[in-house]
Amino acid sequence: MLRLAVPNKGALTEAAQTILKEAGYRPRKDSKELVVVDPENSTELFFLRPRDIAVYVGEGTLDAGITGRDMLFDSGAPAEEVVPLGFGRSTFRFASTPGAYTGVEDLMGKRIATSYAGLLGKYLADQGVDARVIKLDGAVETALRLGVADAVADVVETGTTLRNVGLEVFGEPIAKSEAVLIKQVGAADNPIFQQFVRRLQGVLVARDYVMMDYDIRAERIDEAIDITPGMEGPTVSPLHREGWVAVRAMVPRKGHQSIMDQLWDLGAKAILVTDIYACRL
Ligand SMILES: Nc1ncnc2c1ncn2[C@@H]1O[C@H](COP(=O)(O)OP(=O)(O)OP(=O)(O)O)[C@@H](O)[C@H]1O
Ligand SMILES: O=P(O)(O)OC[C@H]1O[C@H](OP(=O)(O)OP(=O)(O)O)[C@H](O)[C@@H]1O
Ligand SMILES: [Mg+2]
Repeated sequence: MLRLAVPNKGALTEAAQTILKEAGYRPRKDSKELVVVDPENSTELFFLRPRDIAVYVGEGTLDAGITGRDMLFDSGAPAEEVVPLGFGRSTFRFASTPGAYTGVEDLMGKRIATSYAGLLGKYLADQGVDARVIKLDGAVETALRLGVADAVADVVETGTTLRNVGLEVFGEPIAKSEAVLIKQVGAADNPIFQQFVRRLQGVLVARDYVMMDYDIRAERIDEAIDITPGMEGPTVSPLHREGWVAVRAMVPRKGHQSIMDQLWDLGAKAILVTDIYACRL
């Protein structure tokens, strides 16, 4: 059995459910379900707070989990990132009243409110800044208005939350985060876990790539392959038309229109792009 920790609440919950479903795992029926047993995939899914997931995985109670990179660092648990999952992207930044500070060096002796005390503490130590960390559970932005802190360090995605309370980010980003698959440091890979990783990687590739098909004159094939080299090398098949071949290759979704333009300029015809639903490379 693979024992897997999945966020039960917060910003990662929905996207984590989606990626697991696309990878063929049983979704939970409602948000109250705490454990889902998926015998077909020899997996048990435990729905836990994202903040606690690195702790369970670090202790070895659970084999793997999905959480934020920032939460993994913050926990200090002996768990490590295996695959970045491409969702839940955010930065972790300082903010305060506009113009109050310009960088971390201005925070010497100040009070900084955060719900990521571990991550912030390590950063301040690295920067050689001696400041007081005020640990709060959430809604950190309000700490300034209530006079508990001089600055905050918090998760920023669009910046809307900070703007709404009249705060402004300053200094370099403390960290960049996204959802990650984690496992215990040094834990032996078992075959079910390796299969799980391959499935997730398959979903990520299917999201990032499209399949491109086109016909091209045989004498231009080398130039065409330079444009669409594919993952392992493109498939080139004969076409029932003298002097022409058909090509099939995976290309990055981002920029596929420009690839089509380049192929068109080479004289390619019938250029088709289709979504990849799932893959295993
Ligand atoms: N608005 C957001 N956009 C993208 N990622 C986010 C956003 N808010 C939080 N995250 C990320 O989601 C992960 C989980 O944080 P989240 O705030 O959802 O947890 P939570 O359940 O609210 O826990 P807590 O109550 O401790 O804040 C973190 O890695 C964080 O960086
Ligand atoms: O830059 P934005 O797009 O506004 O997103 C960032 C906000 O989202 C999260 O809050 P959440 O809703 O998880 O509340 P919390 O502060 O209680 O954790 C995070 O803590 C920030 O406050
Ligand atoms: Mg939160």
